[in-house]
Amino acid sequence: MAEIKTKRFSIGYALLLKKQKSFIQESLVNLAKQRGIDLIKIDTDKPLVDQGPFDCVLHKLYGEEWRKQLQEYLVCNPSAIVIDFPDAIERLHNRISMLDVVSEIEELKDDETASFGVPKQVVVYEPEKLKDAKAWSEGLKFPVIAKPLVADGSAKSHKMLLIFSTEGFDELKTPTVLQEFVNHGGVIFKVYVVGKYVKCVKRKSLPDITEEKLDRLSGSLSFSQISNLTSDERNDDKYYKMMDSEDAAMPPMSLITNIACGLRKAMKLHLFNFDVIRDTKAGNRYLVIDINYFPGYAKMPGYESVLADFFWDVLNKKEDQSFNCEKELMKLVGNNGGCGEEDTGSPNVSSA
Ligand SMILES: Nc1ncnc2c1ncn2[C@@H]1O[C@H](COP(=O)(O)OP(=O)(O)OP(=O)(O)O)[C@@H](O)[C@H]1O
Ligand SMILES: O=P(O)(O)O[C@H]1[C@H](OP(=O)(O)O)[C@@H](OP(=O)(O)O)[C@@H](O)[C@@H](O)[C@@H]1OP(=O)(O)O
Ligand SMILES: [Mg+2]
Ligand SMILES: [Mg+2]
Repeated sequence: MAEIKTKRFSIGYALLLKKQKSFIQESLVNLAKQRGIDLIKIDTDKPLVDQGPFDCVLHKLYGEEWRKQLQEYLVCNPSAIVIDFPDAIERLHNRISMLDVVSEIEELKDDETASFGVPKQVVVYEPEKLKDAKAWSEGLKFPVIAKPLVADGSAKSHKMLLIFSTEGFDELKTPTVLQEFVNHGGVIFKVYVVGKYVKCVKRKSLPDITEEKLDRLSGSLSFSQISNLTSDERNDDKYYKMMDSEDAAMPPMSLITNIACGLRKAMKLHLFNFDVIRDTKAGNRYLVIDINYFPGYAKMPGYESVLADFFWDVLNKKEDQSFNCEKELMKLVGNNGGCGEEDTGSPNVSSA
């Protein structure tokens, strides 16, 4: 009997060691393999064009050098797919452009049961401006959270200051984003997006700060990656009190799916998560406070099958085709990239 050969696909991944450890688990590798997909580590010490060929490149690396390597790779491998395009990821490296995209999907706001937006925020570039409260404080009330403008994945970019009074600005470094702290019942919702798949989970967050508490507080308090800490670590924190968040109601799934879908299309990204809080004062108002590229999916229940399904859809062209538009762009930009061969003109390259 003739053997039926099914096509195998390969995905090259370029991830920092920390990400490789959390994401590339044996369970994911095996499940992908069963679906005919081999996950292969890219050696970042060697040129990307000399490796593969891969049907798809999955990555969370930044910088001009890496962008060039991806461009060159696409020039040499026109049918390859890159998840995701560096220019699209780039807007998430700045906490202003990151949240600007939420206003770009405003037309989705008309959910009858709930509304969404972002907290009030300003960006301050000059340290002198911090002394002059008027220069930035328009419309902002204490407490505020100071977040580094740059969100590039470095430990520094996760260092936040909760500021209760003007003295709190003394230790602050610019450029910084000052964002109004919104009481939200100590619960944050993390929404993981993998292509068209959306999963919302609950995490513990900073506790509410009542007016009375604020009267007794001054200066600032620093913290980092609160929603990523283990409960033991949180118990040790002198500020953080354990609260029972088990009972907190989930946001309406229709709203969450709407935002996720809107963001995915507006940002042209397929792998990201966003943090949402529910404004305690408004009840049915939800605020997006953070968007992260290629987050910690391994923390998502059943992440292996979600990711394996996504890879299969991408490789079998079942996912939306915006990758391809981006590829056209990259090819046009990178046409002079050169891969040691004469460009014979791929049928996929747009002549426009
Ligand atoms: N405007 C806000 N009001 C109330 N709490 C907030 C606000 N912004 C941030 N927080 C709290 O601070 C935490 C860290 O903020 P944010 O998510 O912006 O930082 P991050 O370092 O980018 O986080 P991540 O680890 O998810 O990338 C949030 O998880 C939430 O608990
Ligand atoms: O550390 P984890 O794998 O859990 O993932 C975290 C991820 O770290 P990594 O990409 O360096 O691994 C962070 O990315 P950078 O901003 O630092 O680039 C950010 O996306 C967090 O939000 C993720 O946690 P989650 O939001 O999913 O809880
Ligand atoms: Mg966050
Ligand atoms: Mg973040």
